[in-house]
Amino acid sequence: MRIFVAGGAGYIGSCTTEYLLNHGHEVTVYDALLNGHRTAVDPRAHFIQGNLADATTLDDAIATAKPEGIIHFAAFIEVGESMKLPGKYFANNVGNGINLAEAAVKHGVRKIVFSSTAAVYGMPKNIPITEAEVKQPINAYGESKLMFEKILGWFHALKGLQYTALRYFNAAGATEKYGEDHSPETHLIPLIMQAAEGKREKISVFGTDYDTPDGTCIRDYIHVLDLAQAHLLALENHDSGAFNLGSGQGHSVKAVIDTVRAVTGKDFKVEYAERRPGDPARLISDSSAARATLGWKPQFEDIESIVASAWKWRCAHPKGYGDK
Ligand SMILES: NC(=O)c1ccc[n+]([C@@H]2O[C@H](COP(=O)([O-])OP(=O)(O)OC[C@H]3O[C@@H](n4cnc5c(N)ncnc54)[C@H](O)[C@@H]3O)[C@@H](O)[C@H]2O)c1
Ligand SMILES: O=c1ccn([C@@H]2O[C@H](COP(=O)(O)OP(=O)(O)O[C@H]3O[C@H](CO)[C@H](O)[C@H](O)[C@H]3O)[C@@H](O)[C@H]2O)c(=O)[nH]1
Repeated sequence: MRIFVAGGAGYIGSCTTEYLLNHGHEVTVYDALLNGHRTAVDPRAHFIQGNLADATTLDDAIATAKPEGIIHFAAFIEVGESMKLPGKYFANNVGNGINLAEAAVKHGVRKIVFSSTAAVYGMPKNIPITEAEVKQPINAYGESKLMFEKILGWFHALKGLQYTALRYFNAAGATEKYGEDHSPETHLIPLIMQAAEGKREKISVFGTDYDTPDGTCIRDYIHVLDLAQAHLLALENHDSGAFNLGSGQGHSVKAVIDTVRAVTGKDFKVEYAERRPGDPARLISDSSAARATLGWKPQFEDIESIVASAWKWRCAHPKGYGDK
């Protein structure tokens, strides 16, 4: 397939691009490098530096690439920032995404696969979470993703554009070549690793009084290569709809810290801090629909191997991509 990857210079996009190329597909990456890294783009891919906001450049890029499928990773991703700058999130994650859907329709692209998030569920009542759970985001980031899912539903109904929204839980891990290098970093596993590397004085645990066995929040960490696999399966599938993607295992913040200690063999300071506003106590995925319908088979079953892959990448890339 010829595949157009918007946001392919970012963390999940770079790993997915490599995965698609390894499976014999032709990839064009379109990224404005607002947050990603040029050197995170596999040299076998064709790279176009462009912003989704620039509808003309985007239109030209899709006309030239003639993709059969589009994967749409390009978005702003920080929950905290979305509560301070909601307009920035709705403009990019919703408004600019519409340019991509319009271009897809104009150029006869069959399908778009969209990066959605567990944040569409807000504070879910039922754990594990199925796709039928009530969707009531509690932050502007999650709302922007839910809005774009709905917009894709309308493009499907009115223009015949097929779509799959993939609601990732917590993406983690790395491939040999590509990994997570966000600036600023807000995600738990890379932050703990910074503490293990001595690049940060300590790791703060946000809240120890949640209704969970050890009082800290529980999340479902899913390896980035397992996410990559799901994107290809979704492109090959001709139906439209949304799927959760998670391992189905919950790990508390304390348990993740212990895992990083065990994997790295390093000790570091841990501080018990206040809750971070807007954090649900527990997010665990029921991903049986993706397994049954897409034939998705995650390969990384335990948190140790996910953390180990991230640590291996960091040891090989001590400065990350080194450009920011
Ligand atoms: N990381 C997670 O745990 C997680 C969880 C759920 C969903 N997601 C979603 O997955 C996607 C990828 O996440 P990530 O962690 O790789 O993020 P990332 O920030 O590393 O990558 C996003 C990429 O999109 C690019 N981009 C953003 N806006 C753009 C625009 N208007 N035009 C062109 N390029 C633009 C950025 O430059 C960056 O390279 C995002 O849509 C995110 O919301 C991520
Ligand atoms: O320094 C830190 C950072 C995080 N945490 C805790 O670790 C857990 C995981 O936090 P992350 O920030 O790594 O991830 P989130 O679960 O908040 O959010 C992630 O997953 C969501 C979906 O579940 C969204 O998609 C979002 O984009 C993505 O960042 C949370 O309980 C958080 O409070 C800490 O204790 N200390």
